[in-house]
Amino acid sequence: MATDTRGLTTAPAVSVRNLHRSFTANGGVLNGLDLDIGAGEFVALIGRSGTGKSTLLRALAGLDRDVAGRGHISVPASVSVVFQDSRLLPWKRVLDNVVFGLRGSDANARGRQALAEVGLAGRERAWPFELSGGEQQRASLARSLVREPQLLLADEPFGALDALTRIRMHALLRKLCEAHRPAVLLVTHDVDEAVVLADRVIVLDGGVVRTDVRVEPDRPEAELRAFLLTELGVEGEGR
Ligand SMILES: Nc1ncnc2c1ncn2[C@@H]1O[C@H](COP(=O)(O)OP(=O)(O)OP(=O)(O)O)[C@@H](O)[C@H]1O
Repeated sequence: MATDTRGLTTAPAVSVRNLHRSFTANGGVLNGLDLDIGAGEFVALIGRSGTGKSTLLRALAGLDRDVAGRGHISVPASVSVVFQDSRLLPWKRVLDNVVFGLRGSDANARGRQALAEVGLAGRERAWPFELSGGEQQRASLARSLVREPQLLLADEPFGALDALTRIRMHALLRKLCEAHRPAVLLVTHDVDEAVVLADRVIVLDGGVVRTDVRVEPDRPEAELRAFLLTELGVEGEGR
């Protein structure tokens, strides 16, 4: 159970129990995974390539129909997903992408507001191809947040961006999450990204949570980073 700012116990936004998923008869990708994410909590998920991070995220996003009955998953009613590529519809202008499927007479106003929040005011009528990669990811974040999700799932959202743009996007994502307070599950290969952004970092290994560590403000970042690299089995690298 998570605690809110007043120290009261709140129900988790995400609850996963004994989740199993396999794609072949030879072995499982997820092998009885348990995970809770508190309301408004930012969790980063790291792990070696092929350990099932995207498989877990797809299951939480409801994108994996075959996962039904292989464990228990509880997620909030409103879930948004961002991927490494922005998945903007190329034939729609930026604002139309952001408000696509949104109901209500104030949809366009909300879309404009969301675009302003991500730093894209004035680009409402641009086509996606006219935006840089970083700007496309900003638009993708606006499209997610305009729906005020209780859970934001992000699968390597900054993986294709250059280092400087990534740093800018980290600051933006933190600001947006502080303003909107969704629970977040961020899949990343980047230990630094995990440590900078998250309240908690989880290492997936063997289809279960191997490590679950809170990012304490008074713990030196370098020490936590070194610990996580050890947990990932890349001991000695990058120190
Ligand atoms: N739809 C699918 N059909 C068959 N195998 C799959 C499918 N989806 C995932 N897998 C397999 O499941 C394993 C875990 O994949 P997944 O994409 O979840 O890993 P990951 O931890 O996200 O990896 P990466 O860090 O490289 O993105 C891999 O061996 C992958 O080939």
